[in-house]
Amino acid sequence: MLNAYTGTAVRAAEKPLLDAAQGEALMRRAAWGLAAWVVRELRSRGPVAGSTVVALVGTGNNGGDALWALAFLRRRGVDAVAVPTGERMHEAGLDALRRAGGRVTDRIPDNAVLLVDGVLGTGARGGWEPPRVPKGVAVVACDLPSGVGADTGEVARGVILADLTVTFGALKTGLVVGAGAHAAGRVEPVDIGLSPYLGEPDVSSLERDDALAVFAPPAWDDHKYRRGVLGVCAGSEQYPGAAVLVCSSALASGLGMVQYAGPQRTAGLVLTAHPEVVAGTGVEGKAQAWAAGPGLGSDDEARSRLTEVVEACVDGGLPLVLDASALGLVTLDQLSRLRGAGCEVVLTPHQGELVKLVDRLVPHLADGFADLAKADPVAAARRTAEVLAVVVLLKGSTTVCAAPDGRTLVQNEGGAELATAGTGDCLAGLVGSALARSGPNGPGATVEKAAAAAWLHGTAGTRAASDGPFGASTVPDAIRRVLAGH
Ligand SMILES: NC(=O)C1=CN([C@@H]2O[C@H](COP(=O)(O)OP(=O)(O)OC[C@H]3O[C@@H](n4cnc5c(N)ncnc54)[C@H](O)[C@@H]3O)[C@@H](O)[C@H]2O)[C@@H](O)CC1
Ligand SMILES: Nc1ncnc2c1ncn2[C@@H]1O[C@H](COP(=O)(O)OP(=O)(O)O)[C@@H](O)[C@H]1O
Repeated sequence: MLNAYTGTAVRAAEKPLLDAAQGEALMRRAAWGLAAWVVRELRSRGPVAGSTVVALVGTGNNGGDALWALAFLRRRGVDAVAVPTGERMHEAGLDALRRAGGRVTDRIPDNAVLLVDGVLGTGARGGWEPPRVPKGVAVVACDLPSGVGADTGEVARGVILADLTVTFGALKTGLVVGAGAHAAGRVEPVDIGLSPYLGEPDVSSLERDDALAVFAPPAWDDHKYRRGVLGVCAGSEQYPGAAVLVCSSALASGLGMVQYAGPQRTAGLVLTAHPEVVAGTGVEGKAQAWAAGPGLGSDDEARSRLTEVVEACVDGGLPLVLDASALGLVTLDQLSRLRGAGCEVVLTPHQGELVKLVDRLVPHLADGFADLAKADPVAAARRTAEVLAVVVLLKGSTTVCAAPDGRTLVQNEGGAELATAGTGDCLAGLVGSALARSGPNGPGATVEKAAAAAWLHGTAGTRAASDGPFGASTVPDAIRRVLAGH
């Protein structure tokens, strides 16, 4: 599990050390770590000694880190060049650079091979005007790319995309969410001794082993009903394929059984693809969790199919994931009855669906919510999870999984190749599978099961993309390959 903290929390953790006059020691530790990573980057591209490294240096402590790092690099024989972006530079850092034999110029030298972005860190307010960065120059961001909001991942004007971000004290939320995560490139944390002062993380991310624990292979004595039975209520005359995608993904994740409830033609398609699915028109059967919504449509039939599933879940206290069409159909009363029955409930909207859901079900949050969802997806998912008292999995380049108590997991596996029709249906099948496999009393919080599904889905997306462009029907096979360790 990786933990990330807001910039505000990291600054608060620094406070006792700064009060104890440890500021310069912290900065030197941070800069030493940054310099070490720069050396590694240089080595992977050519010689270290003699190469020109330029740092864009802002007026605050972020610039101070960059100056100290240049001073350390100068001692390794690097031609270390500072380019100030403001009226002043961190005094001690500048002294250190001068003493080490580094230089200050007003433009990026043509022979620079690597650029350190040390303009703005956690103290940034808004954007800035970056100089033109010559092509082919590696970019290493100091703490975070200048202009990335450390608390939200919102990106202001002027951000230079980094190949690597070396971040100090702890991962910042802004480096693992949305545009900030994209701008940061690879992220390497450097320990500067803040751990004892950091409280609870703002957000966390599941790693491979955490996610695979949810999708673990069966125990030697498992039988099909112990491995999980997922009920699927998806697909319609208009969107029959959704039913197949949900079932295929669920089966690929290794369940005891998939039960399908839907119209005959759609059931026929599902059975042609997967004869092992148990299909019927109603919800009767042995489902231990339900996935409802993909391709259901919005007519009366869709509404009554969803109602039937909700009632089955309320009756049996069963977990339920609601996706796509179901997000436009479910009522506040149904959600409250599901909660009352102790059901685990996960809603899986993308940004547009979340805004509509809030408009319809939580009108008092609707004002400005669309802007919030864009700028701060973590806050948007959290607020919705809290008021509806369910887990919200918000889809996008970052998948945000928020629990009603505020616990939030963010997953960045998978790239834009997943932005293709039907992949959301596959994800719904995986969330359903995670819920069915463990049951309401099984190990792991609901929000972790949702995040594990997002991890598997994203990782399968990356796996599928490595073989070229793909459509959603390729995802289930990639899921199997990820689980098989290929
Ligand atoms: N405080 C500490 O003990 C440590 C801080 N560290 C570094 O310090 C950074 C935070 O330092 P600061 O609090 O000085 O803040 P920053 O260096 O992030 O930025 C603040 C400076 O930039 C100016 N500024 C803010 N927004 C601007 C904009 N849009 N355009 C132009 N100028 C702008 C401010 O007026 C101020 O001078 C961290 O990100 C990290 O790099 C590290 O040295 C580790 C230890
Ligand atoms: N730019 C992106 N980078 C990574 N993943 C993405 C990106 N865009 C979309 N995705 C993922 O693709 C899936 C799309 O789901 P959804 O929007 O429901 O599509 P559909 O309804 O067509 O199935 C989600 O899991 C989402 O997180």
